[in-house]
Amino acid sequence: MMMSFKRQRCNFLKQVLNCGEVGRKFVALMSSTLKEMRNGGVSAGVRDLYVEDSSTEDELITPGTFSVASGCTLLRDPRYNKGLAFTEKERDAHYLRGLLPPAILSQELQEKRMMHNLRQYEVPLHRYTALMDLQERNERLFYKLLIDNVEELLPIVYTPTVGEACQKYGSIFRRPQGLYVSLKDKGKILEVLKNWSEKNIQVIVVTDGERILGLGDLGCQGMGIPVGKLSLYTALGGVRPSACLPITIDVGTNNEKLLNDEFYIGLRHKRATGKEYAELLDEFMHAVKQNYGEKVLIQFEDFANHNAFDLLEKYSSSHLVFNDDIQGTASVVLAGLLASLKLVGGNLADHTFLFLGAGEAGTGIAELIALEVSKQTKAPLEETRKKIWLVDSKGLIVSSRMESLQPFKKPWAHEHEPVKGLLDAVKAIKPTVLIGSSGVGKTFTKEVVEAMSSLNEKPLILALSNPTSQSECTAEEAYTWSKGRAIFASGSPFDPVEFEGKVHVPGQANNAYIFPGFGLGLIISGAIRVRDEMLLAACKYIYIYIYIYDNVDLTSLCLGKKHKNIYLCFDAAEALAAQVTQENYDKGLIYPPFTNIRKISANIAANVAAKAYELGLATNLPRPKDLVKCAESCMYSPVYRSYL
Ligand SMILES: O=C([O-])CC(=O)C(=O)O
Ligand SMILES: [Mg+2]
Repeated sequence: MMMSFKRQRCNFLKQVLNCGEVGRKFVALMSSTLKEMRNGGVSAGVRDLYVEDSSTEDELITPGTFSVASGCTLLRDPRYNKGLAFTEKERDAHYLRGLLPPAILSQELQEKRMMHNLRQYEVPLHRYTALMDLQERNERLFYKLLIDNVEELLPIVYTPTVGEACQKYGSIFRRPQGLYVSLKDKGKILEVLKNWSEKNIQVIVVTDGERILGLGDLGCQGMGIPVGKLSLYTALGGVRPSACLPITIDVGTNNEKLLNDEFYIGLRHKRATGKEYAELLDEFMHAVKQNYGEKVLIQFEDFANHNAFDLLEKYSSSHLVFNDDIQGTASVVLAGLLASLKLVGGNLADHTFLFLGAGEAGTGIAELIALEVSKQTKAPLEETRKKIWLVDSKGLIVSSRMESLQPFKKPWAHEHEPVKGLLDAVKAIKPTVLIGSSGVGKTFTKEVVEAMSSLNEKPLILALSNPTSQSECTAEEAYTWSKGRAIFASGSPFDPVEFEGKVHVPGQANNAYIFPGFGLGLIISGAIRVRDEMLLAACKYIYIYIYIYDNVDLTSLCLGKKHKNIYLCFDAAEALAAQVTQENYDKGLIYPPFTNIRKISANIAANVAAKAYELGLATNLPRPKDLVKCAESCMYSPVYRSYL
């Protein structure tokens, strides 16, 4: 082994420490033994390091060993492999001679070549598989690509292509990614978690695959979603890849097509429900806490409504949980709404909201808006909810339907006569803002958009359902049918649209703006619970950023000496709004481009962490003085390390 002894010892200690409590005890034992030896011999007899003395003769003992990856093992380890970027010295030191062709490429050149290759693929799914292969081959290069080309690659690793990948996950399956917990593992989930080689997990994204984007029940094949979300945690939020754990819980699927698909990778039976489901989830939640401690963030993703609300409520007092579809989407939409006021006028309280879809996203957004208006106007929440209306598959949610409504819909059942379809609801409620969150595509018809345009000079239309195929309408439809007057944003990306000589740029109202920075904030503060105030802190940051991202140094603005909390920051941003270029607003853009997302994430993280400290929920003490700097310094960088 040619690696220096100092480095070997350092790596060894890291590996041992990664083994949790046992590792730490081992190191403590070793160092006290070494100390004793240095002080003139072993004092109280030789320690039984490998438990040899206390075991019987026929028990197998494996002495502690460690190895430093080299040769083929190193090339096959995606975390450390650099491919052709290994230098001459590294090739000598790590037994790589002959295993690589002679050329040495810089990481930049590797990146250029990969991007060139990716662009040759016309089918987005081919780009997806090429990127997943890269992630499994050379992790740092994968993240470098994603960070440097975020606008171009987000639609591949994330919505819309990830949706298609999940639909075809069985066919395109190569090396497994993430951890699968299935009904077969009941009673043994802790053991399953222990099979995952990384021990210091900070974020888990978990799905049960029942409502993957707007595509419905994809069972075990939903794994693409936690994998994709966590790659954004790293690329956009700077959380180390080794600290991220994607999990899919397989309780079966009700998707007949998948049940009959010979390539399906999951359990081939209908979904478990009721007690059986609840018990499995409960075992899972306890095993996670037992294995990774109190500070691991569990992000629930794409669960069906009937479980999502219950899980969030059940575990929010005992675990650090966050539902991206309820809370993440709500934050990003509220941020966009606040920003759009600059274009449509008035205060949030002056607007009337109509939702198509009363599930996780719809009711989550509605509640956050009501909360914000209540904070702004000091009116009680019950009052502020009254200007928010929701339509579900049975029509407008009104008080005469109260008896039959699911609990999470009840707060939105206002006094009104029954109304069946969306178009009639638009005519009856006269909303200024129309939000689609039902997961059903093409529901904002020409008539609906025209009705919104006849009621409003600048109708605000948000088509949030994902992927693109489920979008309530396209950007082009929104601009054309409103004769260029709509302010439009969507969950999945759309290209800019030219209408009558003017270019309109649709924003992407997607929770990807929020969750990576939000999670980072929880991590740096060591938060142990999530509170609504933290979400408001995150979403207001986005709004502020939209106002000022072109020309103001956020670090000094947001957490400088004078502006310690987000509300002051909010005021400061409003004061600055007058100085901001109108260029982006002129294009109708109500979200910042993703290009600046790491800076945004660091600032979101700082705001969230600040709230966690303020609420007494942070455990990383003392509180760092400069939280933005702290967040930035914690962020993972994908640049290659030198292995000498
Ligand atoms: O994944 C996305 O693009 C947004 C999201 O959470 C969903 O649609 O469920
Ligand atoms: Mg989701």
